[in-house]
Amino acid sequence: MREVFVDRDVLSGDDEAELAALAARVRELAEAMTLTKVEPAEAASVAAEIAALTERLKAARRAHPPFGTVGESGLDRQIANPVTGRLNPLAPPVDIEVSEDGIVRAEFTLPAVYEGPPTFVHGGVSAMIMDQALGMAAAATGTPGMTATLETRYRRPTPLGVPLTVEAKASRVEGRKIYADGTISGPDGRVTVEASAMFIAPQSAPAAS
Ligand SMILES: CCCCCCCCCC(=O)SCCNC(=O)CCNC(=O)[C@H](O)C(C)(C)COP(=O)(O)OP(=O)(O)OC[C@H]1O[C@@H](n2cnc3c(N)ncnc32)[C@H](O)[C@@H]1OP(=O)(O)O
Repeated sequence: MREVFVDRDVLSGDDEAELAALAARVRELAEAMTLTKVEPAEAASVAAEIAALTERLKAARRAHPPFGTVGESGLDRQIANPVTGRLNPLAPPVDIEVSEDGIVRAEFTLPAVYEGPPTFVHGGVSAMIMDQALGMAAAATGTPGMTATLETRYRRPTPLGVPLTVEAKASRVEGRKIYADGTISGPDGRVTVEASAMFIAPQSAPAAS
């Protein structure tokens, strides 16, 4: 299945910007849908309009999500990634930066669509964000890998709707194994989630099945 990695459309800046703007509108739609109090008849009417819009997009469907042009770090090509991808309406998105010393950092805010316990972030969502941040920290060593283990320690509830910070850094590389640690913190600076992961650099491009 190597072709799933090489046979991708690579978008120009303009194409990417327009699709990112569309994804942002779909994110707003999801949030509005989650919180709406409209009556059933109005919900049905809106559903019919959205179905028509979905058909318009499906009229020009790709086999796989596109890639962006290679960025400075080479880490930001997956523009439809579910954590960082500006083209993925399921992504918050978390705009992760990697510093020259390998520290991964992002500030982000999670709206109500990510609710787990009332008013707090779903633990699986926190784990997904940690997986991405830790994976990028691992890749910053020069040896990107697949997540082999991911341990999350939920120290206190992570609040929705306020600025959060994710930070991660690789601690060591042992052969094909890369170890990384990170945290999510609330606006008061207190850590809500700690995570540690081990990534393994595949010997060849991973198969999809
Ligand atoms: C590039 C931009 C940044 C991208 C960021 C991405 C972040 C998101 C990353 C992901 O979410 S990846 C998706 C979730 N992970 C997976 O789907 C991984 C599925 N598993 C695999 O593909 C393979 O099992 C794996 C590549 C992890 C390892 O397969 P290998 O065939 O290379 O391992 P091998 O059997 O040769 O074992 C090598 C060593 O690793 C150890 N090992 C393998 N899998 C392990 C595991 N799961 N846990 C602990 N140890 C493991 C194994 O015991 C052995 O240890 P020793 O060398 O000490 O003997």
